[in-house]
Amino acid sequence: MEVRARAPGKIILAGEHAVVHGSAAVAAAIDLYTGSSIRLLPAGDADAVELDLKDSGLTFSWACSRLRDVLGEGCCQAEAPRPCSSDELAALAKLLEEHEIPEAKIWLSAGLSAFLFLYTSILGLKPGRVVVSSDLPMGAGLGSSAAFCVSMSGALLTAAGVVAVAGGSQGEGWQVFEKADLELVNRWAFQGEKIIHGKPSGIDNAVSTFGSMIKFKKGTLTNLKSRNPVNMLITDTRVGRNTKALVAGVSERASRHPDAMASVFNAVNSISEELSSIVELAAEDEIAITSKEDKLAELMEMNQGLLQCMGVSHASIETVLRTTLKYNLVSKLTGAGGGGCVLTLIPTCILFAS
Ligand SMILES: Nc1ncnc2c1ncn2[C@@H]1O[C@H](COP(=O)(O)OP(=O)(O)O)[C@@H](O)[C@H]1O
Ligand SMILES: C[C@@](O)(CCOP(=O)(O)O)CC(=O)O
Ligand SMILES: [Mg+2]
Repeated sequence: MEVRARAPGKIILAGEHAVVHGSAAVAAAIDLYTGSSIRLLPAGDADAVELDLKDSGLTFSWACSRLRDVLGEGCCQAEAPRPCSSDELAALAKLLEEHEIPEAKIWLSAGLSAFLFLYTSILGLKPGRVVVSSDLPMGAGLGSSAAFCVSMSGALLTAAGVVAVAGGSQGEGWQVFEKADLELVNRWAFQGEKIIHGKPSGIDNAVSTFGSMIKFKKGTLTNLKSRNPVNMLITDTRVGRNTKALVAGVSERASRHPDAMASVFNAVNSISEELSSIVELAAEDEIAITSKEDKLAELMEMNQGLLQCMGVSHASIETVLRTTLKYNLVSKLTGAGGGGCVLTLIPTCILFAS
């Protein structure tokens, strides 16, 4: 039987990077997904774990006997998420070295290590074929790494028989997991994100697992009920970057200037708190909606200034900021920055005018 799972990407409206250091952040799931499908294969002589990455056009195969040699029998405890140890990470790197990954796609290695860790931890050394495809640009700030880990954990846990869908059908015939099962998916996905990001806050996997709009602070998630639609344009600068390196860069700056950076993170916390309460305000008429959007725009502008202080903006991002400002529109980077995607708040009056 084939199992298929999908998980969405996200935008961060306020608080990226600072959330890694304990500040609040606000994120929303978007309608772009990563899907993972798994078919367990009957045991035989040529047992292998196969991975087909549709978007990169790359396929990988690891003989189960080789996985056993390098990783040992492993500790497969699907119900107890655990971190990947440094010894395991080194063993996974050894397995990847045996494959020729084109230099231009070397950034996939972190995703491949996360895949092998999640697969062997949840399904052990059972032979199987996994296919992944995604609507999301990779390494652009829209949470492709989290959507990859969440959809993979969901599919693996279902194939292992540890979680089951709740039965209720959501859009396009997809079914949702029970709350407790979602928690388990989220905890495994976080372990995968740790391999890809180094020190993730957990916001990306949380919003990808639970959907909707959330406020996230120190691992605690609050669902936000957005009373009026918030319309965002997403511009992809197409400048590639790597979340792990950017997160590490901010931490290094924080250790060089602890007091100044603590003030920056504190200011971002206030922005996220205020933004989350504004999002939940019900605005009944045009004047109230305009005033709500003006406040959101101002908070986004302030957050962008603080992201510049953290050193994660980029010339390509500044170009989008200047271009949208010509039309009196406010923008900020979303995700790790350094390139990637930029959000522009589109006021409702503009939507009505078009
Ligand atoms: N569909 C996918 N297949 C394989 N690896 C993926 C996939 N999506 C994401 N990844 C992994 O996640 C990395 C991108 O994550 P990251 O740098 O956090 O950026 P973002 O999460 O904003 O897209 C990729 O380099 C790759 O290792
Ligand atoms: C920079 C950060 O706040 C968000 C990273 O998002 P993305 O991987 O760039 O989509 C890191 C994190 O919270 O784990
Ligand atoms: Mg990511």
